[in-house]
Amino acid sequence: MISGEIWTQLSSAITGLMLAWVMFERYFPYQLRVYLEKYSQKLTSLVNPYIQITFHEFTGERFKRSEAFSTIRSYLSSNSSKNAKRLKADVVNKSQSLVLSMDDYEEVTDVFNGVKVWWASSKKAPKTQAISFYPAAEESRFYKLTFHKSHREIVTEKYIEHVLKEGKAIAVKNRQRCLYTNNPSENWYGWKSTKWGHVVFEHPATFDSLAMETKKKEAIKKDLIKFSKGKDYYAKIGKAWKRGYLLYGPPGTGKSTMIAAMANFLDYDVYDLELTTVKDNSELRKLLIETTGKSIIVIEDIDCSLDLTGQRKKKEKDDKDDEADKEKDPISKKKKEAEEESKSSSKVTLSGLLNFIDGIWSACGGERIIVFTTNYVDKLDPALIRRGRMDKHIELSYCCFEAFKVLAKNYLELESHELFGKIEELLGETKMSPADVAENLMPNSDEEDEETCLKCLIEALEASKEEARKKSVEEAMLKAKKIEKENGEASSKDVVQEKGEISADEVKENGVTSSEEVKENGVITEG
Ligand SMILES: Nc1ncnc2c1ncn2[C@@H]1O[C@H](COP(=O)(O)OP(=O)(O)OP(=O)(O)O)[C@@H](O)[C@H]1O
Ligand SMILES: [Mg+2]
Repeated sequence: MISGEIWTQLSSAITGLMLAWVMFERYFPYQLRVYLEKYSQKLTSLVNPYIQITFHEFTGERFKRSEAFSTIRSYLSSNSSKNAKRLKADVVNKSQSLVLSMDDYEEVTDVFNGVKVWWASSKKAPKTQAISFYPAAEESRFYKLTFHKSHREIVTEKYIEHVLKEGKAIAVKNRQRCLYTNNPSENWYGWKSTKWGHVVFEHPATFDSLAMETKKKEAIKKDLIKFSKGKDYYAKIGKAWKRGYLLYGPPGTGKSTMIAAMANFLDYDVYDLELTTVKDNSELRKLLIETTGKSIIVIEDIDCSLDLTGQRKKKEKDDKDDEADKEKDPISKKKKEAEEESKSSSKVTLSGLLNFIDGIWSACGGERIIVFTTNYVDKLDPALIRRGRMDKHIELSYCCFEAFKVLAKNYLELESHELFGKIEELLGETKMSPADVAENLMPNSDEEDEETCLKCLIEALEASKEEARKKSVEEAMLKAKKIEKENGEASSKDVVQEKGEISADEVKENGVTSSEEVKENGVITEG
């Protein structure tokens, strides 16, 4: 025990030292202080048997956060929660667990193979307080590892490797998965600003709740497992540890839902890359460097994101009907708006994007999946989606009976029902997206039971079937008009009847187009 007298002497000595330091800081010019510090360190190193290694929070480029620093923090969290006196607390994993790490200016000891080492945490104040256009720089933290020089080999060769390995394992266990999106480059400045903003990833989708054929689902899961366990395999074949998926299909067929299911299945983060806000290829590369491993990088609606193919520069359509049709179509409208927006701001090119996917830079980090989604797979440049870049092409299509059964189980907790037969028949005859099927299966009120929901779906399927029939007649008529215009051979009546879908009377009945109207247009003659 330290007696009261010694305590008093000790505290006055500390006060004296602190005063001396304040005087030193205040009255000695900066250059002189640096000079004195440098030589005093040289002098002490001559007699000091201890070696120090510093791990800074920011390294190299000052905007890049050091991975070693955060890994060491994770490693020390388990040690310091037992030994340090001042701790910092963080809540992780959806507020379910508390992680303690040592506070600034704390010190803990660690023993490895009988060797004792000391870890100290500290921070550096920003160098300048000058008024700046950019947000103020904040302190940068660092850890200092101290050990006796006789243990240099074991510490540098084995202990540090052990710390990084353990730290990574602890970080994976504690980590909160995130959904990132790229910040516009105007907001990239400043000491601690990041290129990616993030929120906690909490999408509930899983492969179990995903409506698609079981065989297809199992194949995708198998592929994902093979990839996530393939570190050595990729190293052996000399390929970067990454895999590209192209998800294509009509709207509402589950492309975005599948991405969420993939992330939940593999326990990966998601980087949702909004290409239209990326100004050029160099910005794209910088964003790539900032992504971490164990992540899925997503570019949704790739066909709308940029004018990548050069083919999409709209040719003036001479067919006015076609153009009007496109205006009505919500996908075309969405695509047109995105194209307009991207043309004005982004200069990312196809080659820039190809480099992003499989250039030399794409190998940094490892264990990354890149997913593109599109409604129009045929419109993409073949270079972009060739195997090797997009290794797996997955079509998400309209709802089949097998997919419906998954939805019925999810939404109504039904494995079977007498109405299933009718639904199976209708699903074979008409196209409806899983999103629409799901919508019909959701009860509108508490009074609605399973049967009401299934009947509601049957009604919707019948309506969709009828609509499709009318549309096909309409299309047939338009086609006939075109053929007649081109060579004057076939009449629209011939074409429609040839298709065996509808009689001339039915055409009239359905109000698709009356024979008078057709006559007026000079397309067919009566009789
Ligand atoms: N295969 C599916 N399994 C389960 N739910 C689905 C499926 N497809 C769609 N859904 C439901 O429909 C909604 C819309 O689906 P999602 O956003 O995944 O479609 P998408 O294919 O990404 O459409 P878009 O092309 O418009 O982006 C989802 O919230 C989900 O509830
Ligand atoms: Mg989507």
